[in-house]
Amino acid sequence: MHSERDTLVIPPADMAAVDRDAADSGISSLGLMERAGQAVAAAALRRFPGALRFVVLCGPGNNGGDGYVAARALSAAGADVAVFALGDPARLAGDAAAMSSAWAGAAAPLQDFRPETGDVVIDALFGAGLARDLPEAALRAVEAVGTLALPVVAVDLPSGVDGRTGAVLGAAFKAAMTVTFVCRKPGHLLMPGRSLCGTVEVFDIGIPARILMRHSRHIRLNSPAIWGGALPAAGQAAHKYTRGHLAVFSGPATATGAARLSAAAGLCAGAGLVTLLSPEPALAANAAQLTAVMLKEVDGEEDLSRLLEDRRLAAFVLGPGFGDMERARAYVRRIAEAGRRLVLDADGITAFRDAPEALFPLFAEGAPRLVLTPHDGEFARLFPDLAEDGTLSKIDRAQQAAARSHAVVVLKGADTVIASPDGRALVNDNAPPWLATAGSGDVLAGIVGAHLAQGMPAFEAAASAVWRHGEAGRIAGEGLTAEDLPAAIPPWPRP
Ligand SMILES: NC(=O)C1=CN([C@@H]2O[C@H](COP(=O)(O)OP(=O)(O)OC[C@H]3O[C@@H](n4cnc5c(N)ncnc54)[C@H](O)[C@@H]3O)[C@@H](O)[C@H]2O)[C@H](O)CC1
Ligand SMILES: [K+]
Repeated sequence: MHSERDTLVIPPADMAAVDRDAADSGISSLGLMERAGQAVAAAALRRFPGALRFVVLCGPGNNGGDGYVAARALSAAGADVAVFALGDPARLAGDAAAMSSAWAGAAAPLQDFRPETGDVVIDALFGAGLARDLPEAALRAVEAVGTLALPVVAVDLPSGVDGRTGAVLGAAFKAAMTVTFVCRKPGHLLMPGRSLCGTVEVFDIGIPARILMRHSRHIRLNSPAIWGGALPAAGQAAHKYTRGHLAVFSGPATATGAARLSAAAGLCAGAGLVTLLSPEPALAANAAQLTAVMLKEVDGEEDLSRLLEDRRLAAFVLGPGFGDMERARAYVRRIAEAGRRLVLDADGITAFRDAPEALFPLFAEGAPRLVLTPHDGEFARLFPDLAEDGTLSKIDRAQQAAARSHAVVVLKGADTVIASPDGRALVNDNAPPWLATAGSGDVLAGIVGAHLAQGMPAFEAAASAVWRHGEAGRIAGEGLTAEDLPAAIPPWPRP
């Protein structure tokens, strides 16, 4: 399991502040660079012991400085090393200049680099400081290395990946492995950056935790280390009502499957009781396919109000296959007024596309009790300005949406981000690609609902649901369908 420090995610601008603080507290920046470059060399030798030649591509900043250290270390280990530099090494400054001088070998211009089969490329062109599209010579190197499919070890980040957003600036190396320092950066976790990093190794170069914590803005990798302290109580004394009662709204007779998936997932995720609330015309279809999940007719606001008198109904899932937009809005209002907790997904989100401002105040009081689970398209319906703003990272978008909506926002994708109105954000990384299948989102909504019903705080409920959903996908394996997922939901990772 990760320690809390392992979960830190710090954007490049804040990393620069970390570096400044470290220097101010007397830590040698040259020493940091030495350890960084040594770590890269060690990782490259370990991963590619059969390399015929290590080609170290060094850029004009400190990323290049790390590259010169790695070149020296690889050479000292007896490897064949060639260095190619972007820009004139004589114009390097500070630590990078010192490390370039300490490299005893030659440094040819990057333009002269001709990749050969058997090469392993150490990409030290750009890291945290990449500010715009890769320059021409770097683009050509990316293309040439890609043509021969040479293995790449990226220093800090694959050059071309924006460390803040994960976006590709012009083009980027596709690395087999990325050696980064201190902690992960958003670009290692957000797509498409994540898919270009290969395996990511985080190396501690000796910056103390107290300095890191000062600059870590509540962004973390989603992990049991984050929410393990908020798990529902376990034990034999647990009664089905103390394990929470979840209600899931069914769609019309022609669209009942999605809600049943949510309900089944809710039960498997630990809700003590799950009731499917069905309009009359869909009762028969639902009844024919339910066993442990209970069924109740709810045919309008009156029925729902009566139901809400039962205080044990703690949490609701509304949206999967729901269909009726007007009724969705009315139900959401009732649930909000009754002080209950709600997962709003799919059609439940779309129902507020023309009037998101009618949704957000409903849940503004007190601790968050609304969880929104949009994919990108649904997100754009509620937050069109945030969706269109190309300067924002996925983390920024989710954080701003959560603050605006007073909801925990689960912005789904291969790199799902979970954000809380208080500014905390988590990036998830355990979902296998085959989890993106029809009905997968319905299952996720049901797991979140089950966690809410069991009394977990909304942020922890949502984050742990995303994690268990990812694990379920891994356990069910490639070729899974959404029906396989509920039974594959793993038990809580209790220490
Ligand atoms: N604490 C740590 O994590 C440490 C990290 N180290 C390494 O330092 C780099 C960051 O170094 P920095 O000098 O800030 O940035 P870069 O080397 O990535 O490059 C910046 C350099 O390049 C110029 N520039 C930016 N974009 C472009 C472009 N598209 N075309 C041309 N030139 C560009 C920019 O103006 C700068 O001059 C980090 O990634 C680690 O690898 C330290 O070694 C140890 C401490
Ligand atoms: K790099």
